[in-house]
Amino acid sequence: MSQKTPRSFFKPLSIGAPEPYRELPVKLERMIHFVPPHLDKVRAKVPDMAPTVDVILANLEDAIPADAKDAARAGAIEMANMYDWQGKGTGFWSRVNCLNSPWFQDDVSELVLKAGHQLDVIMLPKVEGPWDIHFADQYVAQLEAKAGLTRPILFHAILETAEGVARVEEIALASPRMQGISLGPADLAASRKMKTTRVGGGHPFYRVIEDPKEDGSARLSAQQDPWHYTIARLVDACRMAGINAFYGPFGDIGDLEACEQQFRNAFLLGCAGTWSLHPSQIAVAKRVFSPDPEEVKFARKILAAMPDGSGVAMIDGKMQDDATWKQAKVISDLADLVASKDPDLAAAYAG
Ligand SMILES: C[C@H](C(=O)SCCNC(=O)CCNC(=O)[C@H](O)C(C)(C)COP(=O)(O)OP(=O)(O)OC[C@H]1O[C@@H](n2cnc3c(N)ncnc32)[C@H](O)[C@@H]1OP(=O)(O)O)[C@@H](O)C(=O)O
Ligand SMILES: [Mg+2]
Repeated sequence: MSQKTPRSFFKPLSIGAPEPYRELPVKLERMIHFVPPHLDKVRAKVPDMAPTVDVILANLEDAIPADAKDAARAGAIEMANMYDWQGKGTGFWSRVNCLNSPWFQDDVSELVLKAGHQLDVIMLPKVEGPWDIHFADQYVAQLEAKAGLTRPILFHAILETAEGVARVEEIALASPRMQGISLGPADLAASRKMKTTRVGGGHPFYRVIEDPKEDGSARLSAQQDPWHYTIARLVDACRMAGINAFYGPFGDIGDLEACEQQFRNAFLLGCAGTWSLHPSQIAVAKRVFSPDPEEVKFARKILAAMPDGSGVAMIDGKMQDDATWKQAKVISDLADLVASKDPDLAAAYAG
C-alpha cells in the first residue's frame, strides 16, 4: 500500500488551506449529542443545551427524512450561529450524508463555507476505506482555503460497514484530520447480515451455555456482548493512530439501565465517549465517561507513590509498576479535564 512520506502527510491539501494539526486539540468529548436540525422546536433548545454537553452534533444523515435534507442543512448552519461554540468550549460537529449520496457535496460545501468558522468536526458515515477519507480531505481543504479558515476542520468516521471494519486501521491513519471513530451498530449489523434489529446492547440469543449435567437439570447460560470484538478492534486502531474511539447510538431510549451498561462496557474497553440521542441519555453518558471519584483517588495514590513513573510500589495490597502508573495517568488526566468543566465532579475528585 503506497504511503505518503512523513513530511507530505502534514502538508495542506490546498493552497491557502490551514496547516493540519500535528497534535490534536485536547477536548472533553464524553457525549456527542445528536440534534435533528430541521425541527424548529429542538433546534431552539440548542443555546440552553450547549453548556450542558461536551459536543452538539447537527445530524444531516439517517433519521432525517429525504424531503427534509435541505431544511436540516439550513438548520445546521443556523445552529452554528446560535452559540459561541469556539469561545465557550462546547464542540460543534455535523454528520453529513454519505459520500455517494446526492446531498454530500452541498452538505460539506455549505457547512464549510457558511459555518466553518464555528465547525470543529465533520462526521463521515459509512466509511469503507482510506480512499473515502482522502477524497473528503482534499475537498474540505479546498473549501477551507476558499472560506479563509485558519483552523483545520477535523474528521470523525463511523465504523458501520463490514469493509470499514476490515480496514479500520487504514481509516484511522488516513489523514491528520482524523479525530476519532465511532461504532455504528445498526448499519454494521445490516452490513454483516447479523440477525438483530437492535441498535447496540446485548441480545438474549447471544449466549454461552455450560455442559450437560448428568442429572439432566437445567444448564446455566450467560448472555455475551456481541459488540466486544468490534469495540476492542476499534479501540486498538484508534489508539495506534493517536485518536479516540467512541461508542455510537443506543436505540432503546426507554431502557436507560441497558444504555448505561452498553456505555460502561465501551468506557472500560477504552472508548473516550458516546453518542446521546435523547436528553435522558446525556446524564448517563456523563456518569459513565467521567472517571469514578474513588478510581481517581486511587490513581493519584499510584502517581504520588512513583513520582517519576518507574519502579514498584504496593498500594492497598495491589502491586503497582510503570504500567499501572500509565493507567493511573490516563484516569488522572481525564479527571482534570472533567473537573475543568464540571464543578461537582471537581469537588468529588478533590475530596
Ligand atoms: C442508528 C444509527 C444512527 O444513525 S443514530 C443517529 C440518528 N438518530 C437520531 O439522531 C435520533 C435523535 N433523537 C430524536 O430524534 C428523538 O430523541 C427521538 C425521535 C428518538 C425521540 O423524540 P421524541 O419522541 O420527541 O422524544 P420525547 O417526547 O421523549 O422528547 C422529550 C423532549 O425532549 C426533546 N428532544 C427529543 N430528542 C431530543 C434531542 N435529540 N435533543 C434535544 N431535545 C430532544 C423533545 O423535543 C421533547 O421536548 P419538549 O419536552 O419541549 O416537548 C446508525 O448510524 C447506526 O447505528 O448505524
Ligand atoms: Mg448509520
